Amino acid sequence: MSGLEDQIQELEAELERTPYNKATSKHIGRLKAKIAKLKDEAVTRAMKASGGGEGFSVKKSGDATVVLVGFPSVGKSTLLNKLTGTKSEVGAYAFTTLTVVPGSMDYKGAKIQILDIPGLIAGAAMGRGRGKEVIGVVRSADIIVILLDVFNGAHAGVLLKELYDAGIRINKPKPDITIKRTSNGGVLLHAVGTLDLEIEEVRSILAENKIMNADVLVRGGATQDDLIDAMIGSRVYIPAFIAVNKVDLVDAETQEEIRRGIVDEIGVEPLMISAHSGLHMDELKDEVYNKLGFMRVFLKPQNGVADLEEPLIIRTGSTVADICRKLHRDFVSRFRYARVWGRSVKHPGQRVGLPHQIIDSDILSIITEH
Ligand SMILES: Nc1nc2c(ncn2[C@@H]2O[C@H](COP(=O)(O)OP(=O)(O)OP(=O)(O)O)[C@@H](O)[C@H]2O)c(=O)[nH]1
Ligand SMILES: [K+]
Ligand SMILES: [Mg+2]
Repeated sequence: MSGLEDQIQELEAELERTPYNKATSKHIGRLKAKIAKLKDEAVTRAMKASGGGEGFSVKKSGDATVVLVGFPSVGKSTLLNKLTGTKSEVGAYAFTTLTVVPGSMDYKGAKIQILDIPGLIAGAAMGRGRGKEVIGVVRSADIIVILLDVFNGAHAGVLLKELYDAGIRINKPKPDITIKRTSNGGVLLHAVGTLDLEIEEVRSILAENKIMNADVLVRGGATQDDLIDAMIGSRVYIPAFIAVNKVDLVDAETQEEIRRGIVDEIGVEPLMISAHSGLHMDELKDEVYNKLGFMRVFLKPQNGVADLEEPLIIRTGSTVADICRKLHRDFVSRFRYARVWGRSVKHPGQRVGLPHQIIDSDILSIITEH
């Protein structure tokens, strides 16, 4: 074990021993910032370490990318094959899959790319077991399916910690925090809305990064961890859900025990599935689809009628520019204006530009130069 990891473990043990109260909050903030800095250093070091990235660069395709994350042999490849008809190798031994295997699933008009990756192991964030490459793929996901099986349901927390250490924040919007360094005047804190963070905590956290002068602006609340994340940077915020596979192997009572164990441990309701028997596959697809957030837009040729039969499926929050890109690679550069009918505009047929945000069921007409 490297010196860095020893230091991290010692600090984590101290953090665990320290009760949280008003008197210790400053100290706790400093400990957490120290740990985060060391982890970031360890991860950066691991990511830089040489090691072939072969087979790990998969081009994103379709409307969104789902990554299947789990310990070895929980059934990631079996699930990919079931959902997409791909033939990723399945085996009763760990590390059957050694590269990224892509598949594509059509669901309710959306084309969803699914990536099967090698099993993650404890220490992956620090580069163990090709962790560098595997984590890199996970960080690029639009949504993560955390796959456990009935034999390791109790390890949900270990997997989540690994993702956390790799800078992946799950089911959490990015906190609205700006840290602007200044040349003097110390650390000043401006909060919009209520903030449960004392200026002394902010100062001791920033001091760990040698930031002595800064304007810190927080909108909508933040915890110590949020502030540390904003200070260190390189965090990704990705929606995820948990599925427990191989439930065909245990009786209903054991299933219920596992389900409850996960809810107790991490407060999340898992989906109980069987990639073999196909149990709850539609529920899993729905969960992916809903979490990704899709909507429909109807296209109308400039002087024709809208095609109300076949909507275009796009991610919620898409702009006219996003839609142009999806339709044709020249549409953005040839774009003149668009007309929209529906809930995103005040007047039917209103003229809008590329940044305009579309709402579900809008009708859109794009006018381009020839
Ligand atoms: N009974 C049962 N077995 C399953 C199920 N899904 C997968 N398996 C078995 O579990 C073993 C591992 O499956 P894989 O799909 O190779 O698992 P993986 O997570 O891709 O494994 P690695 O690539 O090695 O990390 C195989 O023997 C599968 O047949 C399931 O739903 N039920
Ligand atoms: K396997
Ligand atoms: Mg596999």
